Amino acid sequence: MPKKLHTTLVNDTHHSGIRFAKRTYLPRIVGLGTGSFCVGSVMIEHTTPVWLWLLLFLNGFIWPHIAYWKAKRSASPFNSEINNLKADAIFGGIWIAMMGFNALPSATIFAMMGMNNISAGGQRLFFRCVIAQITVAIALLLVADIPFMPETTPFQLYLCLPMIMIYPIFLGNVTYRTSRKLAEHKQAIMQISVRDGLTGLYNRRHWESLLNTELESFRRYRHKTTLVLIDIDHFKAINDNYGHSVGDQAIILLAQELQHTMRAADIIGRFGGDEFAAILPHSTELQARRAIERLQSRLDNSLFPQHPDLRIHISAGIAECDDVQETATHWLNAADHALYEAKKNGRNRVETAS
Ligand SMILES: Nc1nc2c(ncn2[C@@H]2O[C@H](COP(=O)(O)OP(=O)(O)OP(=O)(O)O)[C@@H](O)[C@H]2O)c(=O)[nH]1
Repeated sequence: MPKKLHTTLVNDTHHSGIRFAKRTYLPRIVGLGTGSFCVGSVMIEHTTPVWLWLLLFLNGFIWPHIAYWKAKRSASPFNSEINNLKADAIFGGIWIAMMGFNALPSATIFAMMGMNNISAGGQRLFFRCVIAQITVAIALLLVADIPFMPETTPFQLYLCLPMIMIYPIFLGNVTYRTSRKLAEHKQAIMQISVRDGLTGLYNRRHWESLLNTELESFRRYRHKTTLVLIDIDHFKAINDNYGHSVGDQAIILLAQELQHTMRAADIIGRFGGDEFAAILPHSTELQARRAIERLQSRLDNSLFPQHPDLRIHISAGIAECDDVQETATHWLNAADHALYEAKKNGRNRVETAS
């Protein structure tokens, strides 16, 4: 793999790992903060050493910041964040044991962490964390000889309510925002894959797929459909005499004028370089010729502010669809041949496929 591409991919992975840690940061603050009240509601009703209160405070209110800081500084933020989620599960197991498996707070912590893990890492992470949590809880219950106390008092129930009520709404909101962003990215990728970057018209690959669709539609409904190929005359000279950026401006201008001239139903694409193509459904070759003539006169009246002497001239080849064209390639070749004739016959003109 080329070194530059490898560096780019590594950077992308690093950034997406940091974004993952960022997404988990706020839910962890809210989840562990409200979770501390669940655990505290049980601890307060029993004699609890100061160090355990301190541990609860550290886990509930300090650990989320350490976890985020650790992931951000890690060489592999994604793996670091996955380890943080596993650490959350282990802490959860510790608190479930310390509460003697008190039913409501334990179930609340188990369910909220499970929801978080499944949304962050799918079933795999969920099951790994569940196993870690249950193992730690049972081991601690046995080793530390903690009594089994599943009954929940009304006071403990009330202190579990903040976590039960706030955390799912919060996590739901984070998940919604993430899926919105994914949908936006998908939309952007779709645009990039079908559009030409300079003009915003369809790119060649997508345009050709639409050409196939139009050919099929012609065969089924027999409505007149005409294909036009357009090429700027002496474009190389524009680049050479005025510079590449003026060349680009000329391409953009032609794209804009094409959009103004053609109908909304016409399918316009940039073939690459200074070549454009348009499919005109429900149009005869005569109507296509009139459209190109309108385009030529618009271009004659288009000025480049910094180069008032510069005008763009185009040549075009037209091919109306008929039964001779067996495939889209045949149809395209017919228009290409007509364009070649237009160039050969002196440029700045339109020729029709015979
Ligand atoms: N500015 C600019 N130039 C491009 C772009 N893509 C291709 N070109 C240039 O466009 C020129 C294409 O020229 P041709 O179509 O081969 O020839 P021409 O000068 O237009 O001559 P005729 O088509 O025979 O009239 C080449 O010099 C390419 O380098 C682009 O995106 N921007």
